[in-house]
Amino acid sequence: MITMDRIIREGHPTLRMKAEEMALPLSEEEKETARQMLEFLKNSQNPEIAERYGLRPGIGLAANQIDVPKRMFALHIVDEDSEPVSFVIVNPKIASHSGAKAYLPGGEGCLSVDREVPGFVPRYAKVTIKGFTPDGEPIKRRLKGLPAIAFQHELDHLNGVMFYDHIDPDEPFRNYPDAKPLG
Ligand SMILES: OCN(O)CCCc1ccccc1
Ligand code: NI
Repeated sequence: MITMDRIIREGHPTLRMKAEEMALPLSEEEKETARQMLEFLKNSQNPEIAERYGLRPGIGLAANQIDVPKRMFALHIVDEDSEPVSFVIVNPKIASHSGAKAYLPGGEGCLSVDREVPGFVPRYAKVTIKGFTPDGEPIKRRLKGLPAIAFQHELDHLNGVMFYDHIDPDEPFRNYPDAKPLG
């Protein structure tokens, strides 16, 4: 199982690498990695397991974060009032997006960042996403709310982008007229 020691932290070069497209269907080894990534998220959201293994709760995990610069990530958001999201997506893309933006009023965090970085992270409010399952089946889905935010946070990781790259250094909590706080 994946535990926190597998998750690389700021300063590790793989976090700033653009991950490589993957050939489909994934190899057995790559499928096992994908399965372990989703299992990590479920474990991290289970208080007993998280406590036992010292897991920081996470709603997403990108392959870069376990030092695998390949284009896949897992999302597991099931207690959200919006639609439940639990999948691994390979070669993910944003096919289209709203003009409207949104941000989490409390800002964002990251399992690869062991510090608070305060500030609003403006993202698209709604996204239509495309990609593939580890078995090579097509995925096409519309996301809004926290799932949409999380999808963009993970896709950023595959492009070597960290959430705080989007925070205005001069005015971290500046007003974004075209963006609404989520919630
Ligand atoms: O890359 C995943 N990760 O570092 C875990 C936290 C993910 C996340 C946190 C806040 C808003 C959106 C997504
Ligand atoms: Ni992250």
